[in-house]
Amino acid sequence: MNVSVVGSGYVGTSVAACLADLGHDVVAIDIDADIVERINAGESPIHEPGLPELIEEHAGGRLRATTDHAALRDTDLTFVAMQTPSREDGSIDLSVVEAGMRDVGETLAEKDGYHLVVVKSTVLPGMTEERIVPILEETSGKTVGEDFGVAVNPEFQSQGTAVEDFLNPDKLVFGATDDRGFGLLNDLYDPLVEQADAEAAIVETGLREAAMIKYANNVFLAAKLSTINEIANVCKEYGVDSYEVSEAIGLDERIGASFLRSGAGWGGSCFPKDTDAIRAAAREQDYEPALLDAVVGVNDRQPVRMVDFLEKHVDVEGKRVAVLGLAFKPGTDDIRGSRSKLAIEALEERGADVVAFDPTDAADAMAEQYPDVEYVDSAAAALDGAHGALVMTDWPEFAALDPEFDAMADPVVVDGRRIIERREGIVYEGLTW
Ligand SMILES: NC(=O)C1=CN([C@@H]2O[C@H](COP(=O)(O)OP(=O)(O)OC[C@H]3O[C@@H](n4cnc5c(N)ncnc54)[C@H](O)[C@@H]3O)[C@@H](O)[C@H]2O)C=CC1
Ligand SMILES: O=C(O)[C@H]1O[C@H](OP(=O)(O)OP(=O)(O)OC[C@H]2O[C@@H](n3ccc(=O)[nH]c3=O)[C@H](O)[C@@H]2O)[C@H](O)[C@@H](O)[C@@H]1O
Repeated sequence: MNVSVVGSGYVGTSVAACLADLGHDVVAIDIDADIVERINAGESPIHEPGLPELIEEHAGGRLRATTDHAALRDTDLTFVAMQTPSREDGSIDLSVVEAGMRDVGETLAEKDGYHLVVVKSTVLPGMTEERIVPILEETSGKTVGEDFGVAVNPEFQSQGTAVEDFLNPDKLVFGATDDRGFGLLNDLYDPLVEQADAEAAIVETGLREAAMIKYANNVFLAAKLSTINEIANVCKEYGVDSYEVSEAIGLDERIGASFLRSGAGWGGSCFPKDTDAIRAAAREQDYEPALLDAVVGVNDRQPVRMVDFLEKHVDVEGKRVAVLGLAFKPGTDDIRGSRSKLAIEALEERGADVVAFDPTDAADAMAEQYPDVEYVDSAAAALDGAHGALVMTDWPEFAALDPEFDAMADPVVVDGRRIIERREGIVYEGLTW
């Protein structure tokens, strides 16, 4: 099939490259000329394992990129993968998607025949029907359900495993305005269903339900993590090893073993944003989301607890303190929602001189928000002369650190990810026991 993807960021680029790999002809459309140039040159615009290989293989063949929305006219369906960030009050900001939909609608005005617009961006229930469809109808002069269809097909991939997740989903969720829409989505994903390692469930549902499934999925996982973090905090007070507790409760199939690693908390581009969006949306409907407020409260306290534990051993004022890890998790250079930000803020508030390292180029983006931090090019350089270290991201190379700790002025290590080996010569503070 001929597919266009509007918005070639983390989701759009991996969706475009994977669909090309499944045999579709794909055009990625982005307003960022640099992204377009890189894809056409066969390079990945983002740090994502497996993606460079796919782009290198398909660029110039089944995958191309452009800044010109007119390219979508030659395709059967268009994915919408633009960003849906949070506003200051946590509510969802749909303005980028709305502006993009005008470009899409104006282009569709010139197209003959049915076209399907598939919303992959995470949007609240109702937004597709009430805000996206009217823009498309107005700018294209066409009628939804007749001249064109609209679908909601949320994405559940995680950063760092996006390619693997896209190609091996546990479920495909389709909401659509009409049968042709459902038909096109089934055809599109057919090669994926055929080649996936395990059978993916196909959930055909309404537009509103499809949108809510995405939020429920993320918010449930965030709540699971805050629950295990709170349990771990209590475990630490009792001297109980919370990882042994997690392992045992994970054996109960009703709980499940995944997403039970307690520590510095959950970050990323979506858990914080989606949890905030659903809390704000609930309040708008006069519903107080008490549990979800607590889920966020527990999460935001974890990095501050780490600084508190460090201060049990060292007064950080005027002292050099190392922050190891800036990306919100290993395998990505993304700092959105990173717990390191809250740790840096807490350290700076208490007068520490922060020195930070991440194995990716995450420091470039971090430096824009935290210019007073010293960014160095190795963990050893960060630890050298430091009066304490906070381990914020579970990069494997941090787990391998050992003699580097001996160069610290005060070898106090607060391990937010349970990856550092306790040993003599290190004052170890875990979050989990
Ligand atoms: N990052 C992730 O792993 C996941 C993200 N999502 C959702 O997918 C959506 C996209 O997220 P990301 O890929 O992380 O965002 P992103 O910010 O990385 O990418 C968005 C892209 O859209 C482009 N864009 C903006 N306006 C445009 C326009 N008018 N025409 C063409 N391109 C335009 C931007 O230049 C940017 O490259 C969000 O709603 C997010 O919640 C869902 C699942 C996973
Ligand atoms: O909507 C999205 O953007 C995506 O959000 C998450 O994916 P992602 O943010 O890439 O990362 P996760 O692997 O879920 O990790 C999120 C955060 O939780 C933390 N985490 C995860 C697992 C765990 O056991 N403990 C833990 O602290 C990670 O360190 C990270 O900060 C979801 O897992 C995806 O299904 C979803 O598509």
